[in-house]
This record gives sequence, structure tokens and C-alpha cells, in this order.
Amino acid sequence: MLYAQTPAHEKRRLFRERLASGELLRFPGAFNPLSARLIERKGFEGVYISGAVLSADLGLPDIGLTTLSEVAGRGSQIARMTELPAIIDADTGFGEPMNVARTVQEMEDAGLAGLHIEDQVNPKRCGHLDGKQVVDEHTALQRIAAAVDARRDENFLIMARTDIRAVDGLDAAVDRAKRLVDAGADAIFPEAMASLEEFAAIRAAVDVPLLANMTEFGKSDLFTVQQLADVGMNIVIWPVSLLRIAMGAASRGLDELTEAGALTRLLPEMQHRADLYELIDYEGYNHFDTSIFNFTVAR
Ligand SMILES: C[C@](O)(C(=O)O)[C@H](CC(=O)O)C(=O)O
Ligand SMILES: [Mg+2]
Repeated sequence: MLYAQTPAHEKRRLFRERLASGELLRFPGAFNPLSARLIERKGFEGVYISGAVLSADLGLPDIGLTTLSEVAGRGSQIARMTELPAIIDADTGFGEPMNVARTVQEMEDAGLAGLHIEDQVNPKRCGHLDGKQVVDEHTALQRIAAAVDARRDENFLIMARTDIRAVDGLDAAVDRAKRLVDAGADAIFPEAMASLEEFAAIRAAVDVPLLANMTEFGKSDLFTVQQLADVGMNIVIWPVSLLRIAMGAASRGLDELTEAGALTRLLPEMQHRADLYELIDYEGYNHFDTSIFNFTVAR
């Protein structure tokens, strides 16, 4: 009933333990709190909270328009709904190094297990679009150092994302990954890798956990979990996939309404009322009610 039972510090501890095993952990993107619960029920190891999804959800492009409060607020709503660790996309950290520090503390308080901060200039762009720019090395390292310094729970994962591959090439990405680790990053998110070999090159360069972004219609091919495990990746995200699937289905449903005037034919594709109730534990709430309202009126 209500929210997850596992306290945030415990989720983080367990997450760090699992990450240390070297296995590949699967983090589909939750587009709302309810979908986080579905991800948990289906047996995944974690939940990703995407900036692209948060902005799209508001009808906005992913160009740094969302605020720290909006992102932390949505992160908290999603994280508290699942026992799984949730990692959030903190874009460029919402400002200068001091803002990055505050971002880390807000995300800790929101119950997240970790975040990633990227080295794009403000305002950022989607990592899979052309024309993005990255900051110089000094600024990139400052952001990460500020983040590491600000955290109060040592198990809160500070991941550095580098977008430099699409701008200056793979050698620059390898170099930046190494420097970000030296600055204290617990993990690296090499954005827009072009091939498995490129993931392998980053793997060879640093010892910390690595994240692979399997976003659709972007610059990376869609590799399988096994392929990514074979090149030593430790976390894989499908950041926007569930939103794309849900919006695709919604669009087809609206077309069907226009054409047929009823949705009867789509019933097999819908989440059944019974499945929804099971997912949100209606039963538990009923039980709670009967255990509380057990009085009778004396006459
Ligand atoms: C991972 C990402 O930062 C996100 O916000 O989910 C995006 C995903 C996308 O736009 O497909 C990114 O890769 O920049
Ligand atoms: Mg993003």
C-alpha cells in the first residue's frame, strides 16, 4: 500500500552492492510513478528517470527548460513508488558548480539512488541531436567535483555523462572519461557511442561502472543486453521507450475511435482493470479500511 518500504539509503546501499558485482543492471525509463511499479513487477533491476521524458510529458522539447524543482519533484514521485533504485537525469546540473551541489542534495532528499550530470553547455540539447556543444575540461571536472563534494550519503551514485564523442570523436571521449573518473565520478555515461567497439574502448580506459544508452532513433544501434554485457557495460537504460510505446498505442487508439466509433477491438491490447488494481494494490487499501472501520453504531 502507498509507497515503497525500503528507505532511500538502503536502496542506495543495495544498488552499490549489486553494481560492484560487475553484472549488467537493466533500467527501463519510467514515464510516471505507475510505470515504475510495472518495471519492478516485471523483474528489472532499476528504474531510470529521463529528462527527455519529463520535458516531453510537459509538452516541451528536451532543451533544458525544466527546473530543478520540477525534476526533483517528479523524481521523488517516481522513486517512492518502487523498491528499486532510481537514477535520475540531472542534465547539466541546473547551473554552475554551486547549483550542481544543490542539485545533488535535492536529489538525495527526493529519494533517488543516483544521478548523472553531463558536460554539455547550458542550455543542453538531446544527446542524439546534431549541433550540441560541450564545455571545456576544467568546467566539466568542476561540475563533478562539486557534485561529489555535496553528497551526504556516500552511496548516492554520481555519474558523469560525457557528450564529447559526437563533437570531438572517440579519443576525446576516452580522455574525458578518464579525467572525469579522476575528478571523483563513480560511474561514466558515454553518450552517443557509435558501435560496440566504442563502448569497449571506454571500458578499456576506466575501471568504474559504465552506462549504455539504448534510446531509439538516435546515434547508437540498439544492442541486446547480452551484447552490452559482453563488452563490460554495467547499466543499460531504455530512457524514452515506454513513453514511445504508450504514445504509439494512444495514437492508434484515437485513430480507432475515429474510424470505428468504439474501442472494443482494442480491448486485448489494454491493461485490464484487474491488472491495474493488482498493480496499485487495491486489495491492501480495502483491507486497511475494514480493519479501521470495524465499529458498529450503538442504539
Ligand atoms: C538519455 C536522455 O538524456 C534522456 O533524457 O532520457 C536522452 C534520451 C533521448 O533523447 O533519446 C539523450 O540521450 O540525450
Ligand atoms: Mg536527458
